[in-house]
Amino acid sequence: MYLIGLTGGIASGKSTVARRLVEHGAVHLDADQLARKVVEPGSPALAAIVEQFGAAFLRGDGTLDREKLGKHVFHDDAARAKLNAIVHPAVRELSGRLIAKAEAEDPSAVVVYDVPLLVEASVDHPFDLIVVTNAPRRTQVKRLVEERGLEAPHAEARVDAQVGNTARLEIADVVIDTDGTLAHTMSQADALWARIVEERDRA
Ligand SMILES: CC(C)(COP(=O)(O)OP(=O)(O)OC[C@H]1O[C@@H](n2cnc3c(N)ncnc32)[C@H](O)[C@@H]1O)[C@@H](O)C(=O)NCCC(=O)NCCS
Ligand SMILES: Nc1ncnc2c1ncn2[C@@H]1O[C@H](COP(=O)(O)OP(=O)(O)OP(=O)(O)O)[C@@H](O)[C@H]1O
Repeated sequence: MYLIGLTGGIASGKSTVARRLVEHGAVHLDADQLARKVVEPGSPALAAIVEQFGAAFLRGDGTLDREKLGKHVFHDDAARAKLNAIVHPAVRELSGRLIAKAEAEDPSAVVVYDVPLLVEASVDHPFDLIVVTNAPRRTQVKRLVEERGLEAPHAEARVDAQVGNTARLEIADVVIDTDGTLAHTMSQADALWARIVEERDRA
């Protein structure tokens, strides 16, 4: 297995790059999706969230009210730390199991683990390569407002809930500049794939 840790700030283009790598044959694991899975109704993590924040953060059907919890935790560092302390260990455990499963199914698989908080949550899976998608803060905020319909203060709060670009660039083996055209991003992803295949086959 060749394990890539793919990180980057919110709306920096991680999913866009991951999708391209999947087209080339990579297996994709997405921490955001795993973070949804571990809080499904009946899970210990959801019970812990209700205990911590109250049943007002549940919707009528018993699922987590993500919009409401997001508005709360992205404007309150202490609340976010409490949520992270519940969700992150569960995501770490599940991702470890899924990575092991992907390796068992195909020992030569290229696995891309898309994890927005690689730096913040000190994710320490044994990555062969750490790839960072990078766009300036103003581009991140613009995308959140124009493409995802967030109001500017909420968009800014989400960007500022994460470490700045400098901290991510410090741990990067490869940086993909996502502030240009989509075509520019894709050509960097294609070059990355060529490098990965070469390294995997040499190992
Ligand atoms: C607060 C929640 C309910 C808001 O849900 P919502 O559906 O609006 O957003 P979603 O989960 O799709 O996240 C979108 C993006 O927000 C950013 N983000 C999410 N959680 C966090 C966090 N705790 N700290 C900083 N940035 C975060 C990431 O860039 C992520 O890609 C949700 O984000 C959550 O449960 N977060 C805690 C778990 C977590 O850290 N997830 C991120 C990867 S493990
Ligand atoms: N040069 C570019 N590279 C990547 N994405 C771009 C570029 N130009 C515009 N975009 C747009 O920016 C958005 C990036 O979203 P994407 O879901 O890939 O980011 P993400 O980092 O995965 O976000 P999140 O942290 O919320 O999961 C997409 O709508 C994409 O079309």
